[in-house]
Amino acid sequence: MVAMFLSSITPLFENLNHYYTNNNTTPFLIIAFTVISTLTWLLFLRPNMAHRNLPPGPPGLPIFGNLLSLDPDLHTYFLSLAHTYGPIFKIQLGSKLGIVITSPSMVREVLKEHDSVFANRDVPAAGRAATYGGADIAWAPYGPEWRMLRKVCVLKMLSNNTLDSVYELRRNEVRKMVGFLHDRVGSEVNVGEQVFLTVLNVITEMMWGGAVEGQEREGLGAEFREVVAEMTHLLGKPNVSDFFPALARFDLQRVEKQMHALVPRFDGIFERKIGERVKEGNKKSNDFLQFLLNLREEADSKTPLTMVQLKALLMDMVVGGSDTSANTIEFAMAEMIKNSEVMKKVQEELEAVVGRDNMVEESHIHKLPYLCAVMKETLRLHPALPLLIPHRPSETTTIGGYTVPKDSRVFVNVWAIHRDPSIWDNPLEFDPTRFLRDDDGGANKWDFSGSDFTYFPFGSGRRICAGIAMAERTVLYFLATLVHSFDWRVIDGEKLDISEKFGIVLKKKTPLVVIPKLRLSNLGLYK
Ligand code: HEM
Repeated sequence: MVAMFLSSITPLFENLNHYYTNNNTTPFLIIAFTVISTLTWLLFLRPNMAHRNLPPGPPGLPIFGNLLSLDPDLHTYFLSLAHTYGPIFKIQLGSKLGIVITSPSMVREVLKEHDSVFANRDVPAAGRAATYGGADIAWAPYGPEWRMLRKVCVLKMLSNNTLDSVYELRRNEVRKMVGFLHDRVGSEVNVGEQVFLTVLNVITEMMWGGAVEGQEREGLGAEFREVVAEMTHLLGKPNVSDFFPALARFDLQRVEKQMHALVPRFDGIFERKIGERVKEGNKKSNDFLQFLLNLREEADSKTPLTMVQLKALLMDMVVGGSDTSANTIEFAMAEMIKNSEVMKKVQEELEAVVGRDNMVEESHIHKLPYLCAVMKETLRLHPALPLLIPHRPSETTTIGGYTVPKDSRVFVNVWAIHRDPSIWDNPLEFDPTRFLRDDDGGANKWDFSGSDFTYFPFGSGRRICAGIAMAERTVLYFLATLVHSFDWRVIDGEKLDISEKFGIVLKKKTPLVVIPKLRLSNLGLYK
């Protein structure tokens, strides 16, 4: 505990020291802040909190609350606290009150019965820095601008109609990935990296008709993946600026600074693409960027789209759409390689529907119920956003009989609900058949609509994921192709590690590096 305390505050003081030396500010200000905050907490906040029928929670220290005992793997840490304090508990994060919910009935209260109250976000400093001040869908406050942004994306880029119309793009990119893997048969392949690059290419093709090709493929794939991974890491990292908004301007952990260094990697590309398109003056392109540029010119729009919002939307698609889908595919591949009987069943299903002398097409997918169950089971055990994106109530509300104050940060632990033994038989087992059984309505009961609060990997209610249709197609089509075209084995002497690393987006702790072997009867299909 003492070591944890020291290691928690050491970087804080290192950063303060950096601040003094660079800004010539006296330590007096910081000491004064600490004394005033302590007195405020003791005299005003603490007595108030005691009277408000807040949920139970672990005892905390003055000022810091529970910050110093926070475990970086928040999803497992919150589950362990739920075992002690129950399905709704509070956690004091500096001056910010966190409320953690781990029961389906209370999630229903939050995301269904009081959905409009909880449809706001508590934008972290890293989120603001990543999205031009929180101008995107994920962080925009619930209101007309958010509605407009979401409508634009869902109708024009993420709808089933649009996705049907750009199938050829997905097909081309997936075939390129197959060609790339074909050239590496018998050698080690980092599956997540290749899948990530292919997903990113599909997204950028849909946005402005451009992809990463040939020689660039290996290098740039790894580089972009690192940038997105670092961004999602910073978005999930506990940050003093969020817990003590009064200290935000000091950016003590330099989270904002790091995010500001990453954003130009994509912003540079956005600026270049927008500049080229405006210069061309060709308004006929059929992609998302052109649609957004045309929309900007519509003078009668009630909620006009600004250039900042336009770029923030592009950022949402790149960051929100790539890592989530790619990590889900990587987890599913790892689970199938580890559970060879599951892999065998998926391959048998593919053989019956597609055959070995053919390539998978997206039109085959609806005939592959077992593969769909594999995707569902992967998202049950490894939901891409284990705590969703934290919600913020715009009014004080009663949940489970307890007060949830206005502006608190509400974490919904979907990861823990998906592993709850009172809901799932053998919850830690990877068993896709649980989604196929008819006895308890399993085949139809659990879908991605967010209507069942025992299974909701895409969230629920107004803030449900905007990209479900695209995620479903991407994950299923990629998985079907990867296991139909290749057999996969682990490197000799290595054990497949399935453990997770927490972040706003969950990822595998160690990358899945495995060896592909050809499976199709006709080698020409790989070209
Ligand atoms: C397997 C893949 C994916 C999973 C599991 C997933 C899951 C989620 C979840 C849990 C949320 C938060 C819901 C909440 O806070 O209540 C979310 C939000 C969001 N997702 Fe996804 N997602 C995936 C893929 C995608 C893709 C492909 C896109 C777009 C290209 C996308 C775009 C978004 C956006 C824009 C939001 C913010 C919605 C809002 O705040 O209104 N996601 N997603």
